[in-house]
Amino acid sequence: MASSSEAEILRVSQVIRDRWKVKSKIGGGGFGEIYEATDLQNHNECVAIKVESSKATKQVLKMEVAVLRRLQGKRHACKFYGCGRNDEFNYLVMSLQGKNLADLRRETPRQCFSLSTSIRIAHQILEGIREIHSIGFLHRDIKPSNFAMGRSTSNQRTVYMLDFGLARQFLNQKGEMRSPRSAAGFRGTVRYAAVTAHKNKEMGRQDDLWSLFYMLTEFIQGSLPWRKIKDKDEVGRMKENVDLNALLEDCPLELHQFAIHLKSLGYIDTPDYDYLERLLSQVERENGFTMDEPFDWEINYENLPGAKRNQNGNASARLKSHTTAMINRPLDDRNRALETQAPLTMGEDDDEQTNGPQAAALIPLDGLNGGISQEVVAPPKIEKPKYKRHEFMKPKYGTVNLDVISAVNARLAAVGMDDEEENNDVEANFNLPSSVLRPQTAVESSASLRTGKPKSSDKTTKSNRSITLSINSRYKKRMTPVTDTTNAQADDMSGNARTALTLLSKWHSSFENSSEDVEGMNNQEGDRSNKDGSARNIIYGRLSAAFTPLSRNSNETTSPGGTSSSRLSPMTVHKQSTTINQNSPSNGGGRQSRSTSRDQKGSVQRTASVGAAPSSTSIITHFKNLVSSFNPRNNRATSVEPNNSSEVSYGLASSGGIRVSPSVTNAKVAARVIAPADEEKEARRQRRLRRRSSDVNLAMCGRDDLQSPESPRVTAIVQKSVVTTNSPSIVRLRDNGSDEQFKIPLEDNKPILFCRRKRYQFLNFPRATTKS
Ligand SMILES: Nc1ncnc2c1ncn2[C@@H]1O[C@H](COP(=O)(O)OP(=O)(O)OP(=O)(O)O)[C@@H](O)[C@H]1O
Repeated sequence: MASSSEAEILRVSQVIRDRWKVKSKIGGGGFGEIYEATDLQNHNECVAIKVESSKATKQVLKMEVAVLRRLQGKRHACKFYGCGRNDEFNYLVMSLQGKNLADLRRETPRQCFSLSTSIRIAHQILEGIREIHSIGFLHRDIKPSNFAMGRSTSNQRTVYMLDFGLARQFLNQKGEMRSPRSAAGFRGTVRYAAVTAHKNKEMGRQDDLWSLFYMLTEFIQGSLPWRKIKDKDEVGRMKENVDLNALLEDCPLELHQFAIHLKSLGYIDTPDYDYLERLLSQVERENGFTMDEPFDWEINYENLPGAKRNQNGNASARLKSHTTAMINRPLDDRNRALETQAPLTMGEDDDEQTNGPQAAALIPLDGLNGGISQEVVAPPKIEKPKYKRHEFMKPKYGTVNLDVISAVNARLAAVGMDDEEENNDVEANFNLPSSVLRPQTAVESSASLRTGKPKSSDKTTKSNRSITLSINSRYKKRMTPVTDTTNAQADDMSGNARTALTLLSKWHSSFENSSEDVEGMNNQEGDRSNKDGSARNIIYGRLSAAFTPLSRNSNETTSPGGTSSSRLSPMTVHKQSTTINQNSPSNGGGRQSRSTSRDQKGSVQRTASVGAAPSSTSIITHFKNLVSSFNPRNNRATSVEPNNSSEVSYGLASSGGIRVSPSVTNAKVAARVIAPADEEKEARRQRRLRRRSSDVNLAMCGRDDLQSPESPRVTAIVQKSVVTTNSPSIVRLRDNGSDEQFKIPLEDNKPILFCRRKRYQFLNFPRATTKS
């Protein structure tokens, strides 16, 4: 509404139409106030009453009533109980729902939802949008606070669409498209509005879907790039020019496809809702999300180590933020409106209220005094904001699998990492909610990490410190965005012995977002300014494995450098020596890492006769790619092309043997983390680093285990040593059998595989026990 004074429109205990008794105010936005009330004529059932001052310059409740009535019977619409008006206000009574999605997101410890929750919620929102479009209306203000979860046990997992105040009929009474106006004015909320709205053009069905797309991105990523930009036009420009690859970093490929479909649509076009639903279903299916798994808010955040419940989740904070919007938002003050994320209405759109077929669709409001005409009053004085903007965009903690990384880092910091002191493995367990990490087996409820120097009996493992970390397959796509098209392809899906290509890639490109996160090989001290041990953790080898079975036929070769086949990476020079034995047993964990190393060696020996000599030219070529993939300056330029492959690009062939199940499709990630306890240890570590390899462990597992409990889950570790040397431009690759040295054209001594961990320092684990 144009404004309301701080006095509320309804009083507690006020009874409307002898039926609805006001209990409390539960919200207020740009256009109205929402109260909880009880229905005295229906067993005191709780209802929501939305009221709008009859003096408001922009009356939107009529539209709400019209749309809500037409939506009756649809899954994502509130029940309509009644409406009316009197001298003071117009009102709409509907079923009471639970918290809205904006509040729920703010209550999460990281201000973002897990991929599972995000996708499943988006799926329901898409259905809701489809429903409103099916009755001939656009919503035009799709945003998280306009969706609420159900409140009763029977509907608490259903998303309800709210607030049809800015809706517009796009079909005329004959069911034909209304012709678009040349200048329509801005409608919606700046953060989520489609570019069409920013351009003041007539919005179409695709624009509601664009808003859903921005919402979904925000759910997953925790924020949108324009969250702090106040200028509406600037936000519009940013949206128009946004690099989808950057925006959707680590998101499932299907989101790219979602956006690509929307881009292809104009006002007149009917979106392919089925296709969009299929995309979301695909993400759900591929990641093993099930409808009955809990949403993030159904998990007790307090059980998460180090996680604090956000204070803004309580009712009064919700109320406050909405009240702010309601009190302070002048209709034409775009900055302030943006701050509160209340809908903006700019320009003329008169036919919304009074003209055209839409007006004909409006029902008369009946009420206490019925049919009282509205007075026209001057807009009330604009008051200063009472509350500061609620800054809910906390620093980005990245996506969900960072929980795991953070947990690992914090855990390692706690257990200490000096291998001079700890000759044996350190094993630590920590609990993570199932939505964060899929346990290695269906029944496990904890993830385990294993660190430590190999025992002396273990001759084959070079790793001095390594963690094998199982990342839920559901995050596969986010961990491994396609960044190149040189993926090796599977030539044979049913062979007994296969050749595999292991690709190194960034596995969480959030680390690469800012250049200060990345340190050169010669600059691995960690953040000395931060005395907190965990803050100085360094994650080495942010690598994921893209694992693609190649031909079972070992003599079906690809020429070194991959030049003979565009489908194969240049690094396929090693492919002959990477043999997979599908019969290999597996138990998982660090122990497995060692046994696999032994297998690797055997594998290398077994296949040595068929292995082509590696071409250093091709390796250097590939390293160039690798360098650029980890170079933040080049990163943005990396092409991300949605395609069917869920795996990654930048490749470094592993010549280690891999044991995997026949249906390996997923990658697990192993990261090497070093948390120096003090300066001296750090110096020691530096020296040691020059001597030793920093192993990159790539662990893989079939994701069949998630779908079919019977199928044997096989986990394997591929080891590749990347050896630092004194010169930043020299990197030695060491396999179990060979040791090769390459000159790497590093730019400005920029690192290849190293990055400093700065951001993810919030989890604080209790000290772990050290096994000796
Ligand atoms: N039926 C309902 N049940 C429970 N809560 C509701 C209901 N309707 C609205 N709310 C709450 O009130 C808030 C504001 O409602 P609504 O969006 O309809 O008002 P508005 O004035 O149009 O707000 P805005 O201008 O921010 O869009 C919602 O975010 C939601 O939290």
